[in-house]
Amino acid sequence: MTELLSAAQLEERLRHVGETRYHHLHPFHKLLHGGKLTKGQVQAWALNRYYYQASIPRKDATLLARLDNAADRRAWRQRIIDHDGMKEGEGGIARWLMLTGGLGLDQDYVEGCRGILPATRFAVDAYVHFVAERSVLEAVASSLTEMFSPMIIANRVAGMLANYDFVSQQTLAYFQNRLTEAPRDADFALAYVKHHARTPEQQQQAIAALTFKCDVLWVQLDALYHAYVAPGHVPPGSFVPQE
Ligand SMILES: O=C(O)c1cc(C(=O)O)c2c(n1)C(=O)C(=O)c1cc(C(=O)O)[nH]c1-2
Repeated sequence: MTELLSAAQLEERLRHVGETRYHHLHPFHKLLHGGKLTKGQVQAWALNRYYYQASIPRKDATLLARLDNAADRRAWRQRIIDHDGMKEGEGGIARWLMLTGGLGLDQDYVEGCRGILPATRFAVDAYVHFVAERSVLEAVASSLTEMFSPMIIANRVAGMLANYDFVSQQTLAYFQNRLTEAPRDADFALAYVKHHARTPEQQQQAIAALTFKCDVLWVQLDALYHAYVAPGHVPPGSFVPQE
């Protein structure tokens, strides 16, 4: 039988999942941040990642609808505002489009999501479905990858600015906001999970939800690597870099 963990032990287990399975360890990120990719490969990454960005507020809206008190909903709804903005041209999705535009991708093509890899669609959709279908505790726990995102984002921005002449501080503006939004979101989600995971079974579910989410992120990079690095099999209909 699994034992009941203290809140501190649970946090330690969750952090261990991140240390061993988060996508900062993925070879594709090492290439991206180390300046080893061509512009076409960076375009493929940004194009695919747009689907993740555009889906995040949809998954947060389903989660919001399932939170049963006003304080939790107030906290969670800020995530939707952060991504969608309060009006046209604001928010994380708009800032991601500044990145794809800065990389020379056509906005209609990006927003249409026609060129993304099948694996990107399957993985991101699996995340949205997971959050809609599993317990609220598991749904919240699956967002905890954000505990680990500030370190990779800081690394990415520094690495990309140093290594690529086709990105700028302005086209990478998306990440600047995430450096404050992600810790705020992660603090809330971690406190929620520590408070609501009260049985050994719930604690294991929370750890498994975070593991699942690490897999969602990892498999997207596996697919990018397979299609655009090696062996270079681009699936039929997916984006083909021109440069
Ligand atoms: O750049 C990254 O590596 C990274 C990772 C993650 C993450 O760990 O899930 C998110 C983001 N960025 C991000 O920008 C973002 O808005 C976001 C929302 C969520 C979530 O699960 O609700 N994760 C992430």
